[in-house]
Amino acid sequence: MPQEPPLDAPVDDDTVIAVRNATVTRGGNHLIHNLSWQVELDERWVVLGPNGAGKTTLLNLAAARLHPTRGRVYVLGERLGRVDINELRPRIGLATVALHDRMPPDETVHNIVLTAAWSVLGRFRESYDPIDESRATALLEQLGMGPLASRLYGTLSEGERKRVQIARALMTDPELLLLDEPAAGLDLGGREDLVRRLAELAADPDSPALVLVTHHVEEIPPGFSHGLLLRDGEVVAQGLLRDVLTGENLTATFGVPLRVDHADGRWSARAA
Ligand SMILES: Nc1ncnc2c1ncn2[C@@H]1O[C@H](COP(=O)(O)OP(=O)(O)OP(=O)(O)O)[C@@H](O)[C@H]1O
Repeated sequence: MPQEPPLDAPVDDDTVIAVRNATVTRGGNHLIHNLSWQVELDERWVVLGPNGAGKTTLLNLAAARLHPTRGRVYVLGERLGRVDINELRPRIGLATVALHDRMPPDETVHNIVLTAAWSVLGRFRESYDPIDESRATALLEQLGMGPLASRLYGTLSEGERKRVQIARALMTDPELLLLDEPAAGLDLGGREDLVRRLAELAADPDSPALVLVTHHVEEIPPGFSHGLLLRDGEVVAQGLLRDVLTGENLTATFGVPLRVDHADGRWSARAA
């Protein structure tokens, strides 16, 4: 086991997230408990665990949307509680179902992405530089949504919306991209399309550090390097995916006997 750094050890420039002995408590319950985790610039992490394990809570800490009850959290070198979160948040791209549901259905796909430059949800009187306009166009192209840029968001399929969300999360050129269950609710074709695009993102050296939350090992894109397994707010295992994704660890995480297979860069799990 690597030794944990002391709570007040300085954070290295390449460390994107440093969670140190963090506990989040609500109504007397620990949502996460004494958790330590570190993400470096060039790493692509998957956070895996059953319902209620604390994955979204951990992601909200990393997104600077929540403070720990105890312990310390550093994001992009800044300590939560000691930094102006309005300056920190634009440096973090976040795509979650909660944000996805807040998008105005009568806004165009292009504007849904573009308005992230001002951290607003709909276009009003803000003025955008041509460089913002072309960045939104390029991101929609990258996510395969170029042909649908002028469609209204409310008319998109679930899979198309997820891709627009990821384009929006990338609009501010974040140093960290957090994706909460990006493949949830997609059909098999939609999931495979998204996994392929996330694999492209993971392979791009210009991409930000990536953290993807999921319940399913089948949704892990090739190129993701590290895994954190959570159960009841505590870490079951963390480290390189090839070390972490074992039948034994997944069995301990999900509470049912599981076996894991790995082929062609993809993972699968089934009852042992
Ligand atoms: N404000 C709150 N007050 C009390 N309990 C909460 C609160 N928010 C979350 N919880 C509980 O904390 C636990 C962890 O929640 P969290 O949403 O982080 O889990 P998760 O792993 O993301 O789950 P899922 O996979 O179902 O989305 C859950 O049992 C949840 O009911």
